[in-house]
Formats: sequence, C-alpha cells, structure tokens
Amino acid sequence: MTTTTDISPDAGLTPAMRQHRAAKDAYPDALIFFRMGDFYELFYEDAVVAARELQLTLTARDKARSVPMCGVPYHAAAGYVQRLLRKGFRVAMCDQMEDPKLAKGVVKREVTRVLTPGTALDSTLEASQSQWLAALAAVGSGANACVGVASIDLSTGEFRATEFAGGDAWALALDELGRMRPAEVLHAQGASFGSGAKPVRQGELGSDAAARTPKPAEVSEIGATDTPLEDWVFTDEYALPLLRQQLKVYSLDGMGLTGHAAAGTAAGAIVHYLRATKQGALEHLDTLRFYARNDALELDAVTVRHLELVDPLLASDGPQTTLFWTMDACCTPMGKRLLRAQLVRPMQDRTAIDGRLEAVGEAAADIRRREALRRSMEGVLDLERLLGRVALDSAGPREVVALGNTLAKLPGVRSATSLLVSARWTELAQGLDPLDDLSGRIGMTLVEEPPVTLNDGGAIRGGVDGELDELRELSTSGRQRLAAIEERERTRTGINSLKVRFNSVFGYYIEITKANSKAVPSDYERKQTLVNAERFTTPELKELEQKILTAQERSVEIERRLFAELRASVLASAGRIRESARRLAEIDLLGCFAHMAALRGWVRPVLEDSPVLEVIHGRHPVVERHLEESGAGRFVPNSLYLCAHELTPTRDGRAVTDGAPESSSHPSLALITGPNMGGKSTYLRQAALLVILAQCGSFVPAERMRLGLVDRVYTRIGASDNVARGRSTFMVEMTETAAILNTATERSLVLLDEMGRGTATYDGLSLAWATVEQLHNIIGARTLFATHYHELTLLAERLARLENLRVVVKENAGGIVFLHTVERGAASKSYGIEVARLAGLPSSVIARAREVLKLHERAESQQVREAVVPAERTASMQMTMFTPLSQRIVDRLEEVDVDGLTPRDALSLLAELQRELKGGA
Ligand SMILES: Nc1ncnc2c1ncn2[C@@H]1O[C@H](COP(=O)(O)OP(=O)(O)OP(=O)(O)O)[C@@H](O)[C@H]1O
Repeated sequence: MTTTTDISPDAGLTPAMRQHRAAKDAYPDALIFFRMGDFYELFYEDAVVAARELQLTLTARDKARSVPMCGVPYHAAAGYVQRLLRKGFRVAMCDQMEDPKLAKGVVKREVTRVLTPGTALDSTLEASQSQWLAALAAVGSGANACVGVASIDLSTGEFRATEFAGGDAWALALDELGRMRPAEVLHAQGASFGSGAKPVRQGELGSDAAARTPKPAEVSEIGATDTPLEDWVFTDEYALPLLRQQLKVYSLDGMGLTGHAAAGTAAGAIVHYLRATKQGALEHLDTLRFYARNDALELDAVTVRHLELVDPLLASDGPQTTLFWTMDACCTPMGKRLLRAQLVRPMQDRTAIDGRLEAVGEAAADIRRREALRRSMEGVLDLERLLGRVALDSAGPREVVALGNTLAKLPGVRSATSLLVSARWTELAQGLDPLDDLSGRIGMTLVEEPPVTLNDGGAIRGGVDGELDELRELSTSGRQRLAAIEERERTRTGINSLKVRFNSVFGYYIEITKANSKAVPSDYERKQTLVNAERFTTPELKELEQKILTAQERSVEIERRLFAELRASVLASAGRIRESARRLAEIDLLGCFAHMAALRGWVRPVLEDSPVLEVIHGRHPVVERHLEESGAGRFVPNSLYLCAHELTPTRDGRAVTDGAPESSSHPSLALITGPNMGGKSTYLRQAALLVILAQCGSFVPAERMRLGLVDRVYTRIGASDNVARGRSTFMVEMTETAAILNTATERSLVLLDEMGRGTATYDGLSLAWATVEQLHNIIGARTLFATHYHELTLLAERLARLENLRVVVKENAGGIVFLHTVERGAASKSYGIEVARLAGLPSSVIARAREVLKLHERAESQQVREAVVPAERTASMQMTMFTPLSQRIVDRLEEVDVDGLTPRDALSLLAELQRELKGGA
C-alpha cells in the first residue's frame, strides 16, 4: 500500500517541514513518523491515512495553511507502527540525530529505518513462527527459464533460497510461497504487470516464463504484502555481486548456489532491499542455504493446509486441530520452529530418517536420560532471535545478559546429549559448540541484572575497566559529600527543611522554603524562585556538581564503548552461535519425539525399499488427543494395507504380519465407502499424517507400520472454497485433481476425498470413475479414494489392485450408530438420509426423500450393473456407462457379418433393432 503526499515545493516551509519534505521525497511510499520532542508526528496525506487507520485525532499544524497533522507519543510508537504494518503499510522512522539541547538551530533529522511487514519484527509472533521476507526472481528465457525464491527471517538471520525450472516454474514458485506464508514478497515490477496480464496458473506458462511476473493479486492471495521493486534489482549482474559482498565470499559455490543464478539473484534482491530500507549492518547475515524441493517429502501448499499440519483450516478452530499443536513438546523456541518447519518439509533420505528413529528409540526407552536431556534445556531462551536483536542493534544490556545465560546452558545440554549413545546423538553432542568463551566474557562484563538501557550507566561490572571504577568511586564519594553538605548547612542555618537537590536543568541546588528565607546566609547565590521556595547555589556546590556530572557522563561513555566491544565479539561469533542454535534445535526436536513416543506409546515405523504402506491399528494423532481431552470417547484404531506395485512374494510365502496379507498382494488403491460422519476423511488423513511423522523421524501412533518412502503426498479433500480467487469450488477441485494426475509418481501417496461432488451427479461419477482408472492403471500410486458414489465399488470386479473398504455402522431401532471401524468390502448403502435425520431435518422431508431414493436406486442400479459387468467389455465401458440400451444395439451391429447377410435378413435385423430401440425408449 502506498500513500501520496501533496507537499509542493514552497520556500515558506519551516526548516523542520523542509526536513519532512526531504524524507517524504526519499521514501514516497512510506508513512513518515517525524520525531518532534516527545512525539512522532505525521503530516499531510500521511496524517489523514494514519488518523483513519489508528483512530487518532486529526489536527492542523499550520492553521493558515491547514496542514493535516496527527501524532503518537514516542514511547508508544512501536504499537502503532505494528498496527500499520499489519495493514500492509510501510513506515519510515525519521529521528532526531542530535541532542536538541546541544543543537544549534533546527535539530538534524534523518530517516533511520524503514519498517515494512517483512522486516519489522512482529512482537505478537509466537516463538514457533518465523517471519519471512521473500523475493522472486526470474533468470534466463525459453527452456532455460528459472524462477528463484529466496527468503529471510530477519529475527533469526535464517537466509535460504531455492529455484524452479521449466514451464511450471512460476506456479511452483507461488506454491512454495503458499507453503512458506511470508509477510512480504519482493518482485520485479515487470512490463507485464498491467491489468491485462493473465493470472499465472500451473501448466499455463510457455517459453516466456522468465518474462512473466506474478500479479500482485496472486501474491496477496497468500496473505503477503506485495512489494514491487524496479526491474534492474532482479538482474543477476547486479544482485549476485551484491550477495557475494554481503556474505563476504569470493564465490557463491560454497553455498550450493552453483548453477542456481535465479536463487542467487532473488537472495541478492533481498540484500538490496534490506540495505535500501536501512536494516542495520546485518553482520549476522553471513550464510545462505540452498535447498531443492525434491530433497524432501514434497507437500504442496494445498496439502499443508488441508492436513492442518501447522495452521488450522479455519482460524476460528484455534490451534488445537493442528498436528503441530498435538506434537509440540519442545523445550526451546528453536526446537518449536524446527518442528514446524519439519512437519511441512519431512525428509526423504532413508539414512537420515533411520538415524533419527534410532536416536528417538534410545531416548524413548531411557526415561532417566531423556528427562535429564529435557531438563538441561529448561530456561533456554531464543538464541537466534537474541542474536538477531544484537545484529540489528536493538539489543540492550538485558538481552545480552539473556543471551549469555542461554549460552551458559550449552555445556549442560552437551553433556546430557552425550550420555545417549546412538550415532545421531553423538554427532549432535560433538557438533554442539559450548561457546563457553563467549558466555564467560558476557558474564564477566555485564552485571547480572543490568538496567534496560545504557543511558544511566550501571550495566558493566566493577573491575572490568580501571578508569570506569575510578569515575564511579568519584561519583559515589561525591554523593556522600553532598549528603555531608546538606547536614552541615542545616546546622549552620538552623533550617531543618533545607535540602540539597538535583534536576537536569539546574543541576545541584540548595532549596529553602519561603518561610525560612530570612535565615539564608549571604554567601548563597539565588538560582531560581518558586511559589513556595527558593533555590540557591554556592561555589563549593558548583565545583562538586561539575565533578559528579563529568564523572557520570564519562562513565556512561566508557560503558557504551565496552558494550559496543562486547556486541562486536558476540557478532564475531554469530556463525558459531547460529550453528549451535541449529544443533540445539535438533536435540530438542528429537527429545520431543522421544517424549511423545514414550508418553503416548507410539512405535518405530519400519522403513523399506518396497513401496508399501502398511499400518496395523493406526490412530489419528490429533483426533485421538482431541477425543481424549474432551472425554468424547475413545479413538477406534484402524489398519491399512497398500502397496504401489506388484512385488515378488517372499520365498517362503510367510505372512509379514499376523492376519495381514503379504504386501505383494496389497492393493494399490483402496476405495472407501460408508455413511457421512462414518470416519472416511479421518482414515485418509490419518494415513498421510503417519507417513509425514515417520518421514520426520518420529515414532507413530500405531501398533506397527511398514513404509516405503513417499516422494509426495497429494490431497484433494473436501470442498475448499476459493471464490475469492475467482474460481468455483468445482474448478478448484478439478485443478487440484489435474495436478495430481499430471505429476504423481508410483512413489506418491494420493488421497482423494469425495471427488466429483461439486457438479452434476453423472458428470461427477464419470470423472471419479476415469480418475480411479488412471490412478490404478497408469500411475499405480498408493491411493485412498473416499467416495459416496457406490457405483464405483463395482470397479473392484475388474481392477485387480483396487480394494473396497467400508466404514461400518450398526443399524438399530433408533437409527444408526457409527462404529468408526474400517473393514474390507463395499458399503451397501450410504445412510445419507439417516445422517440428515440425525442432523434434524423435518420428518416430512426425510420421509419424502426416502420415497424418491427408492425410485432412483431401482432405475440406476440396473443401468450401472449392465455397464460394468461383464468385465471383458472394458474398451467401450466409459462411453456407454449410462446408455446400456444403445450399447446392446452397437454390440449387435458389431457382431453382424455384413458379407454373409441377405437383403431380407438385413431388413429384418433393421426392423428388430428399431423395435428394441422403441421398446426401450
Ligand atoms: N476411528 C475413529 N474413532 C473415533 N472417532 C472417529 C474415528 N474416525 C472418525 N471419528 C469421529 O467421527 C467424526 C466424523 O469423521 P469424518 O469426518 O472422518 O467422517 P466422514 O466419513 O469423512 O464424513 P463425511 O462423509 O460427512 O465427510 C470425526 O469428527 C471424529 O470425531
């Protein structure tokens, strides 16, 4: 969002207003917070906007010109700025650059920092959340077109980049943003930004990918503020050298950026923006991590949302519906952030996953060591954010002490970790730099409970600096002398109420009430007269005042210098601190997994090469916990057997699990039918959540689980309304289904819930039908397909690796009871009307619906059966599913031997066919 100003060049402006105009000229798209005394003032159009957005009173500065003005007290500015940022505004802080008392003429003012949604730390942010500033950059053209996505969390200094190539590059880049949910996105203004530009959709881009930029609407759809910058910022000639300069490297190869110019360019554009908005020296920004999408188990933005991995689908639901909330037993903010990041980006590297599972297993089984480990992390504060504040120069002595205290816990964490012996624990313990040199230095420099700021001194310990100690001594002895003077003068003058006082304007003075003014000695010099009292000074007092004040000023100066030195040494260790923070985060994460496994009786999933997904008595972790906590009942465990493609059976023919079939005979696609509310969606989501947990390296809520690693999880669940995006529910559903059918592999896990619901019944059924066939025959991925189209269950008669499953209900006199058990077989009816009755539909409507249903069922079941069976007639089946009569005629015609047909036979066949047609109609 931008604001405009109507300041016109005017020689009649006051010097201060000229400064304001210069600031506005330099930052035309920001609201200027202009410091005047104890207030930040806004003028002109900025004032009108701020008054409206913050409900401030609008006044006028210069009555004659009626310049609109409003303001906020400087000490409360942060809250107001935050509110503006959340509404998508930018704010430029124009501060006083010198002490007004010392300034000759008008106080010098300058814009010290521009705050934007992606750069200003949101104080309401949860410890587990990151605040991303992202950038998109396109490099190359034609088949070589690439779109880079870089992102930074300025509060922690985490800086990373990735890129996408080919025709879908923009769509994939936008999907990456959808998963990341950044606060602000930078991109080139681009020539095609005009209103004529079509939204970029998956698969739509041709060879001109690099020339296309996303429309602001697409960026704002992911809830981010969109910040277009000039195109040249996004050129590799400009951005890559800038990035190298920031990272202080000669080549970017060491960061894994070889051949990834688009990723590097996006990262360089971020550096440009941070500098343009004066985000400080950014010493902590010294590494960039390149990641590739397929390093991890891929979850697209839709799946992350549908599965409620980290955020609830509906904000009103609260966080309790998310997997993150259910899993979070982390002790540190770094651990929480890693858990969140991990859940949306689980691993695909079997060795790494097994390494974690081994470590989790060891800690889960050893309560003493596990608890010792978790205790060692108690009180660990947010190392990364504290470091970020030091780097952004917004950390006072208290923050640095907090950083030191947290660093001081690292040796304890390290030794607790090293008591565990699995390879991953050992690696983590050995790699955890205890940083005792730095924590020691902080502890020796700063007092334990320092003041908030350095302004009044008292932050540095005694013994650190000889001169500081002397000056402190001087001001202490000075104060004692002041007390002695007060005592002596009281005796000399006989005025008991005589006081020696201090204020910042008059310095030290002797105050005597008016009633005693007759007793004032002649050597007192009058300084000030008040209503009830008079203030005096003496040569002795003046001399002492001079000494004390200089000593104080000088010691504050020394404290500032020592603090700056300490800050520099913290920043010099920034890389080590970040590295330790990263290890600590993983130690915490594995501790959390172990805790959950032990507490909730979860088991270690067994990873295999074969594309199997076998879960014995699995539970949905979120629903189970919810049922437990609300006392609403017990979760009913269910098993699942899927395998992507045929495997050679084990030589001895031994069953893998008791009661469970060999995975070679597992279906690749399970079609689940059953009543609404029966538990179909829960069963589908449970499968995905268990896979995600396993590939994060966590134990899972089941009796047993075997898993061949999954490359992507796809979900098409329920109707996700996206009318705001200008696409109907059905269009969204089909787009998501298209993405699955075009990109799923035999290693994927596909969940389709009630596909085809949003259109005419037969259209929907036909689409669902064809989709099942495609998934079964061509893709072969492990698929769960929940449906209300009972007709689909007939497919089991001709698709070998399709199995029907149903959720079971019990019928009794009162209606139906949901058992939530999943068993083999197709549901016999859908109970939709029963569920509607439970929901309270009027009994007259229910009765009529039953009648209508009977009529339809009779007609339809006959037709569908004829279409599907016998199975040999597969070729024409899709076309003729609902026209069995015409199919029979076609069949007859096909069978006819035209050459051997007499004209008479031909005529009688024709008459017969016509009869049949008429009779059928
Ligand atoms: N295995 C289970 N054990 C206990 N309760 C369950 C189980 N599965 C589901 N439930 C409960 O039943 C409710 C309905 O489940 P779910 O939404 O999965 O049904 P559904 O068959 O998908 O319904 P619809 O077809 O209307 O979408 C859930 O909110 C949950 O509380």
